Amino acid sequence: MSSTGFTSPFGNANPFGSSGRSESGPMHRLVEEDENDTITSPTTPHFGVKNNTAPSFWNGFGGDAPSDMPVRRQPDDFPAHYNLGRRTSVSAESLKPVTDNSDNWSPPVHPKTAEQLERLKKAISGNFLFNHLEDDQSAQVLGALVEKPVPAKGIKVITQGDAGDYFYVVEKGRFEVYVNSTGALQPGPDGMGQKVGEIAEGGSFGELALMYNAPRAATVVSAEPQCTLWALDRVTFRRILMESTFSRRRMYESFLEEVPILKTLTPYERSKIADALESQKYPAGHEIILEGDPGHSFFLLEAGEAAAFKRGNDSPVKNYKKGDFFGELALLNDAPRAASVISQTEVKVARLGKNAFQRLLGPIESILRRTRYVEAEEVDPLQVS
Ligand SMILES: Nc1ncnc2c1ncn2[C@@H]1O[C@@H]2COP(=O)(O)O[C@H]2[C@H]1O
Repeated sequence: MSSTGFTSPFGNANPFGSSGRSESGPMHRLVEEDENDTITSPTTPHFGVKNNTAPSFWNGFGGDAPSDMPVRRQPDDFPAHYNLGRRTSVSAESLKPVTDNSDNWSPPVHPKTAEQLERLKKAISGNFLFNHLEDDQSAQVLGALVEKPVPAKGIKVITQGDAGDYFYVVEKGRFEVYVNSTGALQPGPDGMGQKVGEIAEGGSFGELALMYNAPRAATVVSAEPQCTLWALDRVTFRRILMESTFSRRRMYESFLEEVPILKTLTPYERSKIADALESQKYPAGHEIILEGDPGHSFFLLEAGEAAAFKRGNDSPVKNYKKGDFFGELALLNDAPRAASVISQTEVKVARLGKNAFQRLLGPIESILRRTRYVEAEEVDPLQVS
């Protein structure tokens, strides 16, 4: 029990760490296997699988390093026993697809009340990482998630440099993300480093260390007094959620890097956009956006050509090629669609819903607003870009 009065309802299985270790805790369900997916830092622009010749990656980091890694002392500025005694060494789990049941793995089942289940379903409903699950996978994940109340502001749920143990979904409250350029939390008042982002209700964090077997890339701290998280253990995350998250991020990674409007975002911010995108193909002549309609989506053109038209004018007011965007005005201004956008060839578009647009493209709102649009009557067909 904590000397601060905060008692983990989950005993030693508390994913924020505890002073003891239980053999029955979820961490001990890990399958011991060879580490064969050494990685680069997940927050560098070209993260991905590398050969096993980069020992410097582990230097100065905690995380899933070989077992001789140092265990960092906890700083004094958070409730006692939070994050203490974290697992500091694990081997990689199997990356076999979930459908392969030959190793008899089954996810942990944490019983829930009807009220908890309802809150949990609502919390994950807006999270894109859960959108692509089959029904049985969804049921397994719902069973494996554990409720974690975070009773105070300023609690470090994740410490940069630590080993990754849980993935978190935010049901209630807000969390701040800090990165120290040394790669790990440092002592002292500025030890968390620079604030790089916030995670709101419905958002999630803690996937990077689990996906890449890397140390925690950031420190994540509660920003409000009464927050609620749902935690998913590492193995269930890797077995059920990781494959689709990986493949979506990979699929969009190089495309998003080449989209001019997204150039100022960090690789991590682009990966969150990748999680939220839905691709769609249309034949030539398809009305992707209809002038006057309410706006629900923002679009990036992945392939082909499209053009914008104003009613009563046969010439386009704007032409689009690969990497261009459209559909931002109605969302930025809460106004009806200002023009129709029609595919000129077969196209592939990546669609971002309104909520994701507001949440993920907030940092570049001023850049999005810079686009100049001509009115139909000013259009010189030879000048339209
Ligand atoms: N800019 C960022 N850089 C790194 N991690 C971030 C950033 N913003 C949010 N995060 C989250 O913070 C988490 C810290 O733990 P992980 O490295 O497992 O996963 C990280 C991400 O989920």
